[in-house]
Amino acid sequence: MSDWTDCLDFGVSIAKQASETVLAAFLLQKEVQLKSSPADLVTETDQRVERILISAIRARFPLHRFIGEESVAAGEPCVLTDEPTWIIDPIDGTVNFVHRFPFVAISIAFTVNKQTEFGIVYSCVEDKLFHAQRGRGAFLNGEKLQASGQEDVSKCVVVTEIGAERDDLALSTMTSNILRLLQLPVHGVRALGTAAVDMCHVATGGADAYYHIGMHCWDIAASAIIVQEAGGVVMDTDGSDFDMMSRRVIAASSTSVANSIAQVVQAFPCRRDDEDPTRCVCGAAGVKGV
Ligand SMILES: O=P(O)(O)OC(CO)CO
Ligand SMILES: [Mg+2]
Ligand SMILES: [Mg+2]
Repeated sequence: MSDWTDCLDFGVSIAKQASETVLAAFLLQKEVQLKSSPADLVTETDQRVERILISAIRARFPLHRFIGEESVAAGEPCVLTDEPTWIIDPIDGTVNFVHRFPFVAISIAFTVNKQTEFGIVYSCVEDKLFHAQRGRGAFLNGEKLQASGQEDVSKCVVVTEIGAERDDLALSTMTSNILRLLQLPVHGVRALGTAAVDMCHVATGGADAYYHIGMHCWDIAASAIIVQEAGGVVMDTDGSDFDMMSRRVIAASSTSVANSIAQVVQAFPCRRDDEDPTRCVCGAAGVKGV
């Protein structure tokens, strides 16, 4: 039975190749289009990088499936099946990319039977390649990673993102969550503008936890296995098992820190990534405290 190492190696090589397209455009003026909100941006480079990645993978593995951020934005389904599936964020940190804030990543996860086999996060400007393969550890530029192991939330650096949602309920919930974390207290709250790289910092031990509500599966699928393989834990913000389609995640150095964060953060309604887009967002299941 395949251990999918050939796919991992191929994913790493095409991520590095595609990063040349990102870097070539990084300092240039970009044409920006809006998606779901005034802060949900897309550029021609996002779309081009996704096309480069998918066409290269399809040529090598013609039976594999894809969930790509910009393909889904263009109307492709976002459904995870048992088939080998590549989950792609061509530029995680598009707002950073547009503003030349130097944290942008290509994120690629690979699932089989709905289980993640490997994840790749390439922070292009930093030239940092994070990867993890199930059962084989997590690495940064070939060096093994280990989460901090911190168990006391009051001694944690917590990373999060404000995200693209700009409706009143989302904004008030996100900002009050940051207030609640600071009141625990934690040592600090940080945000780099890329969920994938944020979460990889939990894998390095440089941060102790990450939480986010409202991101999508392509933002965090790769970094979730990188955190787990570095000895960290990943769960839903309501304390249940991690579900990459739920749009809620806590990644942490320990179960105790993850549970402490789950106890204070509140969610706001987000339609699941795999939910029928014709259904109403309001009254989504699993929303607590709002
Ligand atoms: O830049 P993207 O891919 O839209 O992702 C954002 C999600 O808020 C940063 O992780
Ligand atoms: Mg993203
Ligand atoms: Mg993106």
